Amino acid sequence: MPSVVVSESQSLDSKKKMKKLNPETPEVDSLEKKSQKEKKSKKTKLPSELDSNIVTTTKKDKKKRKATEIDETDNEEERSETSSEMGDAMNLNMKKKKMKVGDDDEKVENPNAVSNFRISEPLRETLKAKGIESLFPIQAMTFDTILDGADLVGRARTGQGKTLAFVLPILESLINGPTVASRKKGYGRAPSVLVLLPTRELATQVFSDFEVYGGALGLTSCCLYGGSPYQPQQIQLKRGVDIVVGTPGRIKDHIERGNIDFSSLKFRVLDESDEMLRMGFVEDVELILGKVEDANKVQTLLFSATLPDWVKHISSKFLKKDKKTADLVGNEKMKASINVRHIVLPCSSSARSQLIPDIIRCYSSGGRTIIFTETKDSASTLAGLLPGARALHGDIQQATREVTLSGFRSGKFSTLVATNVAARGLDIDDVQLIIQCEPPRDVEAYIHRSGRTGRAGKTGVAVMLYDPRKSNFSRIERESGVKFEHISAPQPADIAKAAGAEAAEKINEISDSVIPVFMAAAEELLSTTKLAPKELLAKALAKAVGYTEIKSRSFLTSMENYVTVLLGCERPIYTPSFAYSALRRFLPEEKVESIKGLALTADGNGAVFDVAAEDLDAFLAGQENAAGVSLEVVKSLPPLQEREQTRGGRFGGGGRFGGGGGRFYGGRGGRGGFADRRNDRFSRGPSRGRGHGNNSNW
Ligand SMILES: Nc1ncnc2c1ncn2[C@@H]1O[C@H](COP(=O)(O)OP(=O)(O)OP(=O)(O)O)[C@@H](O)[C@H]1O
Repeated sequence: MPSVVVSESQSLDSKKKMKKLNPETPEVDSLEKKSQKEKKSKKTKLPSELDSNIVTTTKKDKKKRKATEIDETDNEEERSETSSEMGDAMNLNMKKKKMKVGDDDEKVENPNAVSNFRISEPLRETLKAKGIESLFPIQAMTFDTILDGADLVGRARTGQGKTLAFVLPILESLINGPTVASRKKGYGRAPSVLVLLPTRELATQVFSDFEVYGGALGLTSCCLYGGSPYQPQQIQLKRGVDIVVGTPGRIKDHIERGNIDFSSLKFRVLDESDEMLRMGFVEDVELILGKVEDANKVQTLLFSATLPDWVKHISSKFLKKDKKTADLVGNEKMKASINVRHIVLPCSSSARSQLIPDIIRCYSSGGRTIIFTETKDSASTLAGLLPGARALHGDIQQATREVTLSGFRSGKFSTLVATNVAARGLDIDDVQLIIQCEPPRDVEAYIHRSGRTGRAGKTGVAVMLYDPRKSNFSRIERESGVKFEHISAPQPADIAKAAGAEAAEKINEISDSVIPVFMAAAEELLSTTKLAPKELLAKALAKAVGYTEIKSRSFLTSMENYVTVLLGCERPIYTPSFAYSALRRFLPEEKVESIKGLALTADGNGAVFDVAAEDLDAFLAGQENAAGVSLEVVKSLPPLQEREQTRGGRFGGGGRFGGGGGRFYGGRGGRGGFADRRNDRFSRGPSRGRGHGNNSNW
């Protein structure tokens, strides 16, 4: 449930000040009580709905809202005082802004309009220039809380504007708010704000927001991250800056070199906090945060789209006891972006490079695509196989990483193949499609990767490839709350048909002046062919859109020139080994060995597998020699049994399958080592070791 959680110990005064909170999200509670009690669920409005200048509410809506407030307070006595007070403040606020326009509908001025917040003119103007006239829910919910001095844990789904949620109130506080008097000014000043982020790319992005909005108020910022020279950073720090944005490793290095003084900090922000702690930056973060002279005089803010329980626990180390929580996701089932179409598609690793261009053709709507791989090697390999794609990962030099990212942002190329280094926070315009080459190990990765599209109220598509024999995405589905749409690979014939139709339409746009030039060749063709003119024209269209033959693509592994076949027996098929023995009854061993991706059907009565198109006749003919066994080419993929979560389960002990998919994929040795270790580390919470280096696969 979306919630604003206000600590019990919050003073009445500051509660009163929180009058501009979004009325859609009025729940109030203490962090501690929140963990003790389960709350009822309530729908969050899309930012796009709240972003309009005028929100239309019906009387019914109003009653419902009031009822929800009462419901919540009834359920949680201990927060009734704060809740009703905030409810009253909000009702008052709303009443002032209502204008009657009809019997049933009332138009209400958008309570989240920028003008309703204590945002000064230069900042307002800069927001306007960026097309921002009203605050998104997470920004509206937290603005006053931050400006009035509270520590805060903020959570909202990806792409909902968490960056400005801290940038705006911090800047206002420094210029017009509580910290204006005590913050350092003048040449050589020590920074007032520190923002820590897990990756260099993200640091650069957040820095540019501070530059734009802080710059409008005369505040200076600098960005400190590894892989770039120390000296310019040192010079900036020496001259004095107001805001420092960076990654923990480089900031720690500057502290150790005596370049930076955090003793007079007013704000500390941990953005993508769970990732930073997960990456093993805990010790660095603690060391950096520990450089503040008086922790009571500094405000600490922690933001992310995902806040696993262990992060909430750790936040008690960094944040004050009376911290507030603004949680727009809360107990809601759906944790991933609701603006994204979440799709799964079966595909073997060897078919990826053939399939991905077709997925892009079908789902990218002509926009940008980010493809996520699990390892740096596979990112580089795949980028090499896809025309016009570039790779981004931790082994690529910083300068090249920057060029790649800015080329992608500016549209020089439209397909980026990346590791998790691009999963978090990156806000790139017009990313329409995310492809994940296999299910990630943890649900947070899925949420953040798929959240690179569908941002700021726009829509997008996230396609996750999986190997039905090997991958299990049920945990991701369960924990993210996503109900995946299952599709099969787009068939080359369908794609070619669509491309041909497009080309046919465009033929009329071609100038008649080309006809005389090509006439002789056309006449020659017509006089020498046995084909009808329209057949010839069809061939010409195929050539025009780049097809010389149309291959089929299997439904199971998405491999070209493979066909998916369903095996049925008189008896239920409980194990892959049983299916293999059934095939051996009527097929020679080398044919049985040649099949790909055998998987059991969900009804327990069959198994599907892929056969090379050229072998299909041999398979179909062979079944006549085996009583009680049937083979049939499928027209769509039937529901399949979930692969068991634990390794060495059904497949692991099954003789032929003992290699853990070895036959299918040539073994999993290359990937297993790191992934398993990482999983193990994750399950115990944040690691103790030093950060980025540990993520050797990024
Ligand atoms: N009030 C607003 N009105 C319109 N656009 C906004 C507003 N606030 C932020 N945006 C835009 O929304 C986009 C997403 O914002 P941001 O990157 O802060 O999201 P986020 O919640 O931090 O996402 P993630 O969890 O993926 O990091 C940005 O392009 C930003 O400029």
